[in-house]
Amino acid sequence: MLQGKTAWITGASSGIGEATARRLAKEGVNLVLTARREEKLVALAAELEAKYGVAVALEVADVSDRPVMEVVGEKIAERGGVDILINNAGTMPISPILSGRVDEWEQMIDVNIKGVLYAINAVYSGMAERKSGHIVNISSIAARQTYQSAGVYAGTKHAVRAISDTLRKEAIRFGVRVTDIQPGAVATELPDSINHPKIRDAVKANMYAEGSEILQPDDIANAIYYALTQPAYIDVSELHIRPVIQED
Ligand SMILES: NC(=O)C1=CN([C@@H]2O[C@H](COP(=O)(O)OP(=O)(O)OC[C@H]3O[C@@H](n4cnc5c(N)ncnc54)[C@H](OP(=O)(O)O)[C@@H]3O)[C@@H](O)[C@H]2O)C=CC1
Ligand SMILES: N[C@@H](C=O)C(=O)O
Repeated sequence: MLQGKTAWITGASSGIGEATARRLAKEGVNLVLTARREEKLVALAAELEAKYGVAVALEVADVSDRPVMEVVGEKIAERGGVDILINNAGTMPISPILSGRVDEWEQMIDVNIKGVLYAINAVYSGMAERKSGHIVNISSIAARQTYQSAGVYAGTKHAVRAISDTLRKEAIRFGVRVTDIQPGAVATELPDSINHPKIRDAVKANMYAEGSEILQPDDIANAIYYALTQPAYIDVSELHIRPVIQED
């Protein structure tokens, strides 16, 4: 069903993005992979090309860099565009608002909101012209609720959910589908982006508490695959997936 299509995955150097790259390559999807850690992308591309015979292009980029993302968009358009965007790159340096880590607030807004918008902007007009495409934005359980220290992070994810639903409505007439994926706790490098030591330790202790079973990146890759492979008349608008043990 997806064989021969092309997907652009941002944040493909680890976690959910990397797992999704593997999942889609296994289905014969050609890939464009983006992240800042070039060496990780190079290794992943070599592995997927050898294992599955798909074509993998690399666009090493900081998604919050607007001029760079515009150039990536132009390069993608020159190659004929992509069928799928997995808008996944994100960061989570959370802290109490009183700690006033303004640089980190700006980083989350720049990466998690502006980066998502820049990637949409890079591919949406091409999809609209071709009257076909699927944009999958990775927001979070934090798009629906919040918790202490997560004010700005949850704000960015609420924004992604709002952008996704608006885009879905606007894109109907262009035959472009939009899905917002809202994971709960997934075992990835994301907590390493927390610079506040006490908060980082508390988040990790909570995620990896003895006996608790949280989600794996493959679980989210499978959810993305499900959304992408529904019949053309179905839009999986939102998928909210949490580990059984996660109350909120
Ligand atoms: N793990 C979880 O519990 C949950 C995660 N999510 C969301 O899932 C998404 C993926 O995160 P996850 O896989 O967990 O975490 P990871 O930290 O493993 O992956 C984050 C990815 O984003 C990339 N990235 C970060 N900043 C930038 C940037 N400025 N420019 C380009 N790429 C960037 C990283 O690559 P590099 O550093 O090489 O640039 C990496 O590939 C995020 O949007 C996150 O908010 C949502 C809910 C729960
Ligand atoms: N793990 C976090 C990601 O967004 C969360 O559960 O809020």
